[in-house]
Amino acid sequence: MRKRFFTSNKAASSPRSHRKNRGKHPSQPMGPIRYFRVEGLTHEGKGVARADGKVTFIAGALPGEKVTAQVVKSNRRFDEAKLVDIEQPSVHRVTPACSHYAECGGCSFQHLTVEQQRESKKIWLQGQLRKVCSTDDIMLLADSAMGYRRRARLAIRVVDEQLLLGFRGNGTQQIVSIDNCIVLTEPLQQTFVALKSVLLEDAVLGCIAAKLGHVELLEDDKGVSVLFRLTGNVEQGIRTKWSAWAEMQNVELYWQFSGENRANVSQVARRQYQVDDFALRYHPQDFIQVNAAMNAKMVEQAMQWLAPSQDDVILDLFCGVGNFSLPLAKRAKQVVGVEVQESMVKAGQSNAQTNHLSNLSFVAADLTQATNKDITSYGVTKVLLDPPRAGAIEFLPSLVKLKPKQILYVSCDAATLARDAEYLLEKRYKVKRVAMMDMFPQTAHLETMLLFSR
Ligand SMILES: C[S@@+](CC[C@H](N)C(=O)[O-])C[C@H]1O[C@@H](n2cnc3c(N)ncnc32)[C@H](O)[C@@H]1O
Ligand code: SF4
Repeated sequence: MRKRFFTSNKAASSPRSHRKNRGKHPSQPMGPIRYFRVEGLTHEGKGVARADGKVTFIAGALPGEKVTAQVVKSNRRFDEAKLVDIEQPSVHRVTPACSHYAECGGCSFQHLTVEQQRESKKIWLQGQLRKVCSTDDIMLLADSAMGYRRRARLAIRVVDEQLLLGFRGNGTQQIVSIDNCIVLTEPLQQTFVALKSVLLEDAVLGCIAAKLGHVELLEDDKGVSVLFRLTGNVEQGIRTKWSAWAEMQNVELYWQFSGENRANVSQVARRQYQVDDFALRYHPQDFIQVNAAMNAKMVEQAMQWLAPSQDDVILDLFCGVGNFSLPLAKRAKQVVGVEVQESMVKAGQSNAQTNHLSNLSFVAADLTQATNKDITSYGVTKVLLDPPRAGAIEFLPSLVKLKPKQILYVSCDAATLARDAEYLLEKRYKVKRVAMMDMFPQTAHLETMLLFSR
């Protein structure tokens, strides 16, 4: 057996636990251990209880449970407590499938059945959208609860000759070194294990670990790719050896050198994924939806709800490389995609061309600006928008001036969606449909789709 170049930090990990005992605050004085009856669940997976009229958040506790916990942090309005024991477990409690769950910040709900995760997400979403819909109005779109993630950014560091490769811990910047991650797609899991083993055991290949800022794994129609983001120089000889490793593993290897904004990737080596009838090309660091199966369902649902026809001129705002734009253009008279990143606008244009969609064009524009005359001159009938977490409040006044009949809002942040929905309701739009899309099972994240019409 070859000499191990680094040691893994396995010993530093706490033993596998059925609880998620997070939120340690060693500098805070500990309160007494006391009983709690857990009444609710935050969207981050913390149990909500009351003690002496004060709200207490208990990481890892579930609604309906009787637990003992110790207050570790006290604020004026609420306390945070560490779960000590579960006296009466919830019927929805399950043993987390991942051995890193107790420490890793990547997942928040593995101790809850997936059905109940979805129910909890729906309830939480309705709480955010209370002016918009009831829980019964919320349709659920869901797919596999594990092995769904086609993209991951791995944190890496070498500390005292110990290799840390994994994700940040919950609420900390510390890297939790992992042996595998079961929410990744099967091919990404295989690549992760092979990569970690070579970094640990091969003195030549492993020597780049200390010069890596992070590692990105990606899987799509072209297979798996690994992107190394370098923070220091790596000799050509070592890079050649890594290329040989990549060939042997049947993965594409990309390098992002220190000082570069992103990896220099030729057109030929670009990535590709399938949506609807289309193959979309993109740079490995462009945005794509991380859950391929859910993306297919989301796009299909969006087409059903927005029902594009040959009379429609549709704006696809925050369009990326054309994930919704191409399926829309297949059905509508004309589609214009708007995106701030020039590189993605170019990718979108090229995707329209190679898929023979002459009714689809792309515009580079920053949609945090209140107006944009290029966009307002199209005679728009419908709009689809899919902004980042910050939402689209700056652009909404310009959007409503276009007077679209229908607006389909896809959101990854329910709080900004609620704010933006209120604005649209004030402008006499009505909510016709709501979907909660479980795009990121086991985690605190969810995606929402709202159809407005006037
Ligand atoms: C959630 S992604 C959605 C992309 C695309 N709809 C998809 O499904 O793949 C949000 C997109 O908005 C773009 N974006 C972020 N800020 C923007 C802005 N101020 N103006 C226009 N586009 C922006 C991002 O580059 C990203 O492509
Ligand atoms: S993100 Fe991966 S490693 Fe972390 S808890 Fe979830 S499945 Fe485990």
